[in-house]
Amino acid sequence: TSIALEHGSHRLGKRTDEMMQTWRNYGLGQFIHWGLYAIPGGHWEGKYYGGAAEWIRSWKDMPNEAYDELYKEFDPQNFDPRAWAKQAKSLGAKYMIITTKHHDGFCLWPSEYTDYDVTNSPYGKDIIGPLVEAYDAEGIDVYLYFSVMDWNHLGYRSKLETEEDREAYEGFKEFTRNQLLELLDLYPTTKGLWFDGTWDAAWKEQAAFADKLETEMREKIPGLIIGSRFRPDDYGNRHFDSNGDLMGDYEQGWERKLPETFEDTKGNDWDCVMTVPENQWGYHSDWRGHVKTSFELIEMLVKSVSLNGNFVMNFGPDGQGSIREEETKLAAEIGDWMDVNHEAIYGCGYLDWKKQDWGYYTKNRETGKVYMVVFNRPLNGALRVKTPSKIGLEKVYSLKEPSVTYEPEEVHKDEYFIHLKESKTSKGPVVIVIEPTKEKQQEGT
Ligand SMILES: C[C@@H]1N[C@@H](c2cn(-c3ccccc3)nn2)[C@H](O)[C@@H]1O
Repeated sequence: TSIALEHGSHRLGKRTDEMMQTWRNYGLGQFIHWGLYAIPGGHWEGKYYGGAAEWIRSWKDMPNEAYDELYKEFDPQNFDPRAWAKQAKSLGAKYMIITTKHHDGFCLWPSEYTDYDVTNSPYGKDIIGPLVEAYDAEGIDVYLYFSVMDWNHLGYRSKLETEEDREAYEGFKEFTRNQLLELLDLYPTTKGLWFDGTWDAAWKEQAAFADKLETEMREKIPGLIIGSRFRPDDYGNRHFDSNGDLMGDYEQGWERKLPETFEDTKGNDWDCVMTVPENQWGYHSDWRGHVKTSFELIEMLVKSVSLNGNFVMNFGPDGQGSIREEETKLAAEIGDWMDVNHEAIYGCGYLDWKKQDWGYYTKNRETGKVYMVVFNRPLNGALRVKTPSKIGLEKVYSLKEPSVTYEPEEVHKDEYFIHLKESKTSKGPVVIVIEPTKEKQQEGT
């Protein structure tokens, strides 16, 4: 029996409209975390901050007042939105998510509702507008990241304990609604909102308010895409309501982690947002610990697509508005691989053939073509493929050299070996294409 909810999930199953289909077919996105935190870049008064750079305000060694003054230094003379968009194009990103306001409350757009925004910095101009324009011009859809949690706003509360808290929070809720409707008015080509900072107890009491606001936003831009991280249900549950049904249009639970199996995804749409270092979203000038290679990031991308998800790789531009060289190098390496193999990513998703050790299957939703993305080449080069019965492997070739065809060797019923011919030196994974044919149903079999 299900629990009666007024503000739970409002839709069972996936959205099937055009805008959601477009979202579902992106495969690869670019996250951009940019703001005042890029100025200190993980250091303060010569001390190294070991946390996430965009959280430096919460560091005991950095006084809040000192952080809150940083807007007086924001003057990114190297900011070149067209260069960022061009780089994203060569990376092969189909959408981009930009931080309009992170937890610190500093707004990268000229907001009517606060003075804590770019217009009051030395830079003095809108950042979001030129980015939207530049990315739209490259044919890359723009989504707006918005943190509900706002350390700068006097009405913000993480929990509501006193009558004063509740009064102050009402003002904060109105401010939040005003800013969101303002963003949709200023940037009407945005395709969706990526919410963050919604885990506070105070926010989890706002089921009715959030539900009404989400409806208002969807009315303002029909088809707007909003994930599971925005609103709480009647009992404060997020991502999945008290009946276990998905809130919003896709699951936003995969932050710096990936599902392992299709069951982990519960059959929903989802995205994975991923940092290049272990845990830095905003610019940190001294990356420590493991920094992912393009090979690892491509594997995460392919794994995401193979499980019906989108993979969103994070970039953290520095305080002057430059993309750092490590990210530029990764964008080029991943872009080179995507130039050859994007057919296995764009418009592709889960294929229910039995997962094998050599890598991942993706299937093109339109053509039905099957892609074997090979990360672990068997020492004997023999890739095992188990197909459902009655599927023939007539046409098999590699995306890198389509003219080189493969003759699958049937070793058991519906089980084949495909003997790799690819040179061992290929930098990224090899992609083998199977154009499966439905064998004629033999009578009586
Ligand atoms: C998308 C990412 N979400 C923000 C975040 C993550 N977290 C967090 C806080 C406690 C536990 C786990 C995650 N807090 N803020 C990061 O700052 C970045 O914006």
